[in-house]
Amino acid sequence: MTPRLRVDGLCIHGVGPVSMDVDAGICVGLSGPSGSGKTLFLRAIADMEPHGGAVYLDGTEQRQIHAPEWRRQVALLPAESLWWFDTAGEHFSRPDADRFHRLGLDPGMLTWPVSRLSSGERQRLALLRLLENDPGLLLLDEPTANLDPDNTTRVEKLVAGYREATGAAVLWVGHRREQLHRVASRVVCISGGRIGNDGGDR
Ligand SMILES: Nc1ncnc2c1ncn2[C@@H]1O[C@H](COP(=O)(O)OP(=O)(O)OP(=O)(O)O)[C@@H](O)[C@H]1O
Repeated sequence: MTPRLRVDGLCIHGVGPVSMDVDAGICVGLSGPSGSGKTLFLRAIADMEPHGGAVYLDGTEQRQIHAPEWRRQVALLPAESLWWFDTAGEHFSRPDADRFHRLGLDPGMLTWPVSRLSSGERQRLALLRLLENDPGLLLLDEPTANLDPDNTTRVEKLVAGYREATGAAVLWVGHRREQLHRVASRVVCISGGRIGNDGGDR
C-alpha cells in the first residue's frame, strides 16, 4: 500500500537525512528538545522551506504539485497562527458550526476583530480554518500549547475524529510525552539532527 506520507532522505539546516512513512489514518507523535528541528521538519514537508530529499503524498512528489495546492492538501498548523484580515470570519469560507461547538467556540466570534481573540481561541480557530480544505495530511505544531485541559481534550478528540472519518494522516509535534503517546500510534524523537523511535509504539 502506498503510504499517505513518505519522507525520503529529507535534509534541512543540519537535520537529517530523515526518512519515514505515515499511513492514511495514522497519527505519529514527534518530540525532541527545543531547537532540535521539529518545526523545520514540518515546514519542509509543507513545502515552506527549501530542503534536500523528497516528500511524497499518496505517491506524488511534492515537486510535482504547485505549492499552494500542496499546502491545501498538506496542512500546517503553526505554533503561532497568522491572521491577515480584520475579523476571524473573513478567513473562513464555510464555517462548520458543529466543529465550533465541539471545540467549545461560539461561531458568533467570527465577527470579532482578530485582536480580541485569546491565544487559545486563535489556536483553535486556526485548526478549524485548516480543516475547511479537507487536507489529507495534518502537520500540527504544538496544537494545544495555549489550551487548558478541557480544551486540550476537545482538540485531541476533534483531530482523532477527523483522522478516523477522512483517513487523514497526522504528524503531531509536542513536548508532553504522555499526550503524544495518547494521541499517536507511534512516537518518534528528533535529536542531534537524527530521528529515532521514542518507544511507546502500540
Ligand atoms: N531558516 C533557517 N536557517 C538556519 N537555521 C534555522 C532556520 N530556521 C530555523 N533554524 C534553526 O534550526 C533550529 C531548529 O529550529 P526549530 O524551530 O525547528 O526547532 P524546534 O525543535 O521546533 O524547537 P521548539 O521546540 O523550541 O519549538 C534552531 O536552532 C533554529 O534557529
